[in-house]
Amino acid sequence: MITFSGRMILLDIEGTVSPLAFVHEVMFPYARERAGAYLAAHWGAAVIVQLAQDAGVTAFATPAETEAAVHRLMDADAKVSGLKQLQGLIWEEGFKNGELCSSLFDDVPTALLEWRRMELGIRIYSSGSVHAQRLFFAHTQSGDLTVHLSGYYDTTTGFKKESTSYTTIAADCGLTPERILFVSDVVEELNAARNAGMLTALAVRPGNKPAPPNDHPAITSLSEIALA
Ligand SMILES: CSCCC(=O)C(=O)COP(=O)(O)O
Ligand SMILES: [Mg+2]
Repeated sequence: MITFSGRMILLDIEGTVSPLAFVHEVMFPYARERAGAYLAAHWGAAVIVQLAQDAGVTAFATPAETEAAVHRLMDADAKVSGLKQLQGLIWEEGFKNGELCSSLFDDVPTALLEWRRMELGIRIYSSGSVHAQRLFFAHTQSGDLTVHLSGYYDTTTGFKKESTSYTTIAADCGLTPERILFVSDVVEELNAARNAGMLTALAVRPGNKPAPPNDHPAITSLSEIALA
């Protein structure tokens, strides 16, 4: 159990509120299988310019070449903005037609409800695009949870392993970093947040990779965050 007396909780998605397996075995394959068709149907869209930047090339000549680059970026689990934008655009269709429904750990909906009742701010910081994050929380097994959330950040704010990203987020929240608790399953992200002055908690969830040695307080459920 950890005690928090600040004003804002900043949550990671994969490995913190949602099982790693859901993101890697359902969401990522869904986008991968449909990337080729999406690129062919939206050839010339702005996201293709961003994908070229992610892949380190000036431009792509064909949808097939772009698809191959997308698959390479996905194989590397690259947390880059163009790929994340593309995935969000493809997931949009799946969430809207009911093929995708977000899987959350059981404690998450209750914690969001309770924290909002206590007038605590709740924001998300994930590598998934803000568009994807909104869709993700609007289509969960517990219904639309976006009502609980007051902000979303993705890699366009900065990379999650860089402390300047957390400084920027705190400024955007209008809070000093010490009043924000960041919860994530990735120790490098927690280190970066703490270097920026935020409080931290390590999410230890079924299916997560074992964390390297660290001194972040560990929780196995969001219910272990006690509000002072
Ligand atoms: C909107 S859910 C998809 C999350 C995602 O694309 C991803 O890469 C997971 O990264 P996170 O920062 O949430 O661990
Ligand atoms: Mg994570």
